[in-house]
Amino acid sequence: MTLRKPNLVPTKRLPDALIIGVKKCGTRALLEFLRLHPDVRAAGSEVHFFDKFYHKGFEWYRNRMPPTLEGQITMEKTPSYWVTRSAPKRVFAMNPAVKLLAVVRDPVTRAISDYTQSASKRPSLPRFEELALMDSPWGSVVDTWPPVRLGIYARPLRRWLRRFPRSRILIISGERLVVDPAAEMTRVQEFLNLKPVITEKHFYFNSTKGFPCLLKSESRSTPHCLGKTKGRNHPYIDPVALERLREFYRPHNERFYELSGINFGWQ
Ligand SMILES: Nc1ncnc2c1ncn2[C@@H]1O[C@H](COP(=O)(O)OS(=O)(=O)O)[C@@H](OP(=O)(O)O)[C@H]1O
Repeated sequence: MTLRKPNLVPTKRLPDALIIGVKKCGTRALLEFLRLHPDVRAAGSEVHFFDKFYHKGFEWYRNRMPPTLEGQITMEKTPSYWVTRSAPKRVFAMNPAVKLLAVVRDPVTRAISDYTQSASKRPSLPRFEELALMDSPWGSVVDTWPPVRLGIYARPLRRWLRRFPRSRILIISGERLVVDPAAEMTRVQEFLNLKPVITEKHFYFNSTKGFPCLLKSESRSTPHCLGKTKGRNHPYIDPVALERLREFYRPHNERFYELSGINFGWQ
């Protein structure tokens, strides 16, 4: 009888789990939190394989991954996979048993976050209200404007559910990831069949940043917050415009709650 030796040489492997979206909902925070786990190894930057670089092939993709030991999970996050029409089919072709994680957030706040990011690169950008709504006094919502369109979560979820069972997709609340990161990470670790290593001991609320930050080292004495591009100050938005957007999203949110089986309670 020959005993199979455990593989002790770190090897690059295709991902076992993917954070597929949604842009500006907390995907970086989720990945950084997961990286605290000794059994998780993740590509540092977004790989964009299933949207931009699919033609390069799976070997190229595998080479972008960090080396792992047997038993460790390989991951990456690219939020644009969520809305890439061909991504579900391509991800399924890589591994039909892959686990998928999606972070969602109130689509109104998400749209403002998306806009704030663009405005930080282009200070001459018109006001949010002018881009999100038809002529004043704030008429109908411009649902073709990407920051608005991306908040219609039901459509992409339906596409992913055509390829993957609901049980293979974990939908995480971006709001809860801020308010109670440890509780949300318990769900994530369960979903990934990981030992519950990440706990409330790893987090502290940094009141200057206004977000939870990490205590990383063994002694947990080294605090670490996400960079300046995460947790930007949002501009003031006219309350009438906000209400228009809320009305617009209401039926879309209802469809998303039905499809996901979770009521996120966005107003
Ligand atoms: N712990 C912690 N620290 C900082 N920021 C946090 C955290 N948890 C969630 N968030 C929220 O993450 C938002 C950015 O989302 P993403 O990382 O998905 O953005 S991106 O799509 O990768 O650009 C970012 O959006 P903005 O607040 O608009 O900057 C944050 O609200």
